[in-house]
Amino acid sequence: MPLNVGLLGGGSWGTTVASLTARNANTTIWARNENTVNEINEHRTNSKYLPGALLNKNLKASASIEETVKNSDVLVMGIPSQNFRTVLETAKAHIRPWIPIVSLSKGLEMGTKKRMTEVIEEILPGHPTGVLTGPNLAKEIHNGQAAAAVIAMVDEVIGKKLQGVFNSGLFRVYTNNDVIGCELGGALKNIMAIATGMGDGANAGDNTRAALITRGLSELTRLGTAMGGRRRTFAGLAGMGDLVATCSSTKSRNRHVGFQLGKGKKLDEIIEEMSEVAEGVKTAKVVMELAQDYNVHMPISEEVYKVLYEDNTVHDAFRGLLKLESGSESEPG
Ligand SMILES: NC(=O)C1=CN([C@@H]2O[C@H](COP(=O)(O)OP(=O)(O)OC[C@H]3O[C@@H](n4cnc5c(N)ncnc54)[C@H](OP(=O)(O)O)[C@@H]3O)[C@@H](O)[C@H]2O)C=CC1
Ligand SMILES: O=C(CO)COP(=O)(O)O
Repeated sequence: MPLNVGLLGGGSWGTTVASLTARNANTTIWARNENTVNEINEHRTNSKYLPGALLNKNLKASASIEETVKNSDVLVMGIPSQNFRTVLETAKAHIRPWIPIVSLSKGLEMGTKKRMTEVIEEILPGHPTGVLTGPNLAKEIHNGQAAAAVIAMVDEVIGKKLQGVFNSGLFRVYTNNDVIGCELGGALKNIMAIATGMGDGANAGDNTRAALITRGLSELTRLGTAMGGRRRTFAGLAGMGDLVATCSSTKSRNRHVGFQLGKGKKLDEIIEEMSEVAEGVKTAKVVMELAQDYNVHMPISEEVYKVLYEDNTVHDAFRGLLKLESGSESEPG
């Protein structure tokens, strides 16, 4: 018997993942926008978020959270981090006991500083929680280009079962039991993508981008391991893999924010013109607090934060980084 998957969130990644799981499981996607629901059901498209993409014919959309969730054997959350809690609170009453809940989101909650699986555990204690993450730019997956991802669950038996739900043709899904590391890799790399975007926008060059990616990996590994993630995870798909994809792709929304900042645009203007989320903008605030809590040196994130929130220019940011003493690469982190 195929499983029933309920997916909340009709944006570019939620729709992409729903279209993938519809190959393996009965999948219903919920979107708050009725036009999106009707378009998916009637035309198999979601033109606002995935122009030109044709979705799997078995995918059903619903405008009712209750209908989407009440028979689900697996719940997948494709809602941006700052709205994740509200949507899950609304769904809570209809969720069956002990079903696994998987987050697709790559951000940290402002105010609580929590990862999304921590938010799930707070709202729905006792449910197995996990994350699907990795270098997965939605639009490439719709173009039929191969990609690899990670399903991270503490319970490896459930992780293996979910691997079969998400794994599909050119979308190759690996397992990992380091939920903390996988989740932090996805959230922290977005800030590095803003940094490389800033460099590219300001014509800093390929060497600069490579230096930012490499030192960025070191920086996010430092915080990630201090918070309980495993060092090895940050060298894998959820860490280095996603970092490289996001920092170098013109399809990344976070890199786009950085690129426009590098061109001299103001943050408000950039966000105003975007119709999709760039999680790194808000996660940068949370990361500054976490760096203090865990006493971890995060120079690239700090410079990005100052450009986003303290009126520093991109040139100030690069000057700030260049002023730092270059230490030894062989030191831990
Ligand atoms: N796009 C990608 O390539 C990837 C994205 N991710 C992560 O997935 C998560 C979701 O991103 P993505 O789908 O790309 O985001 P988008 O910006 O494309 O879409 C966001 C979706 O969330 C919905 N939404 C936002 N707030 C609410 C709310 N309060 N109630 C109900 N629905 C809400 C929006 O609805 P509406 O249209 O009505 O505003 C929209 O459907 C993010 O954390 C992102 O980092 C991870 C891997 C790849
Ligand atoms: O996480 C992503 C790719 O893995 C998507 O990155 P952006 O949110 O920057 O587009």
